[in-house]
Amino acid sequence: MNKAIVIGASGQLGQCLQAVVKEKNAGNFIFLSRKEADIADEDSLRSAFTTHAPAYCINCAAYTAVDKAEDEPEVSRQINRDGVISLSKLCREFGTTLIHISTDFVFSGNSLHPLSETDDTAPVNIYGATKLEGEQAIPGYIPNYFILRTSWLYSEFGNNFVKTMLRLGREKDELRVIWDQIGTPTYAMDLAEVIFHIIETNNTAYGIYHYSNEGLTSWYDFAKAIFELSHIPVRVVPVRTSEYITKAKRPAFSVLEKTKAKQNLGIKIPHWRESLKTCLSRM
Ligand SMILES: NC(=O)C1=CN([C@@H]2O[C@H](COP(=O)(O)OP(=O)(O)OC[C@H]3O[C@@H](n4cnc5c(N)ncnc54)[C@H](OP(=O)(O)O)[C@@H]3O)[C@@H](O)[C@H]2O)C=CC1
Ligand SMILES: Cc1cn([C@H]2C[C@H](O)[C@@H](COP(=O)(O)OP(=O)(O)O[C@H]3O[C@@H](C)C(=O)[C@@H](O)[C@H]3O)O2)c(=O)[nH]c1=O
Repeated sequence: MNKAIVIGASGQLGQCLQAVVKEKNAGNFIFLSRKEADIADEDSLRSAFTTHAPAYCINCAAYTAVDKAEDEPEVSRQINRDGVISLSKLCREFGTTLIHISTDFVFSGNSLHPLSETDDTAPVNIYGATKLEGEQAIPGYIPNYFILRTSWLYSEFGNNFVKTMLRLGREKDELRVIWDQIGTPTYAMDLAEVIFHIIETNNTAYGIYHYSNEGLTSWYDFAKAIFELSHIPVRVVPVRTSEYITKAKRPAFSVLEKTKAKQNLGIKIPHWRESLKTCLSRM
């Protein structure tokens, strides 16, 4: 397999990729944590590219604290936009293909239909805005990129909604969870498999792709499913967004349409309930 470096390797998706590569016993993946490759430091990135001369660079690094980003727009932008620009420049210099991960939060949430890659973007928070700025910069530097927009990532690794629910569900008698935000959860192991598949098959159908699990749900129904499958008897109260105050606004509807990914990448996508079962059984 062609050599790939992974930036942000100690995050949730980075750890999933490590698990997939280990399970497949595949060589040629170099996993770099922030200490080994700081996306906010061009010299540090250059040193990684010079050492490894990779065919692929997978960018799993990001500023993902959605509420905190509202108070730290500069830091968020430095990582989600400027860091991506630095990576794109190095990819151009080294002839490297960039696989970059983006988010459903580039959309406003006002759509009435599942969002396709060509639908208008209009982020409603700083995290989404800086992620969009990062994606938009890439084509200015290189033609050989995959931008994979995904949503509601969870897994046995890192911090995510499933792990938060399991913790709170065991600590509390009752939880209030938003029912009027609709989207699709994505098992980060499934996304890691897709990234691996793109490299393994030497796919050159570059561009933006949407990838989440199949189906759709609300955070409320997702929480209910987590508790039912885990046999946790906590009471879950559905609340409106207006009754659950958060610093950052979130899109009300961000279901991603995945026809392009299925056709061009040659993948089958599991339903979110199936993947949730798989994840919980591995925890
Ligand atoms: N989580 C989600 O629900 C969703 C995530 N995404 C996107 O998917 C991608 C992966 O997300 P996920 O794995 O969940 O996020 P995590 O927050 O788990 O991981 C992000 C990683 O980025 C690293 N990082 C932050 N700043 C730097 C830096 N300056 N240099 C190098 N590394 C840095 C962090 O390092 P450290 O551990 O040292 O802090 C962390 O390991 C991101 O692009 C995210 O925007 C898209 C949709 C949903
Ligand atoms: C903990 C909790 C959250 N919620 C709501 C708040 C929010 O609308 C939703 C999810 O909350 P979280 O803070 O876990 O997740 P959040 O940070 O909003 O998740 C987002 O992260 C970024 C990185 C993305 O790119 C998005 O796709 C999305 O996954 O659930 C409740 O209603 N009740 C609760 O007890």
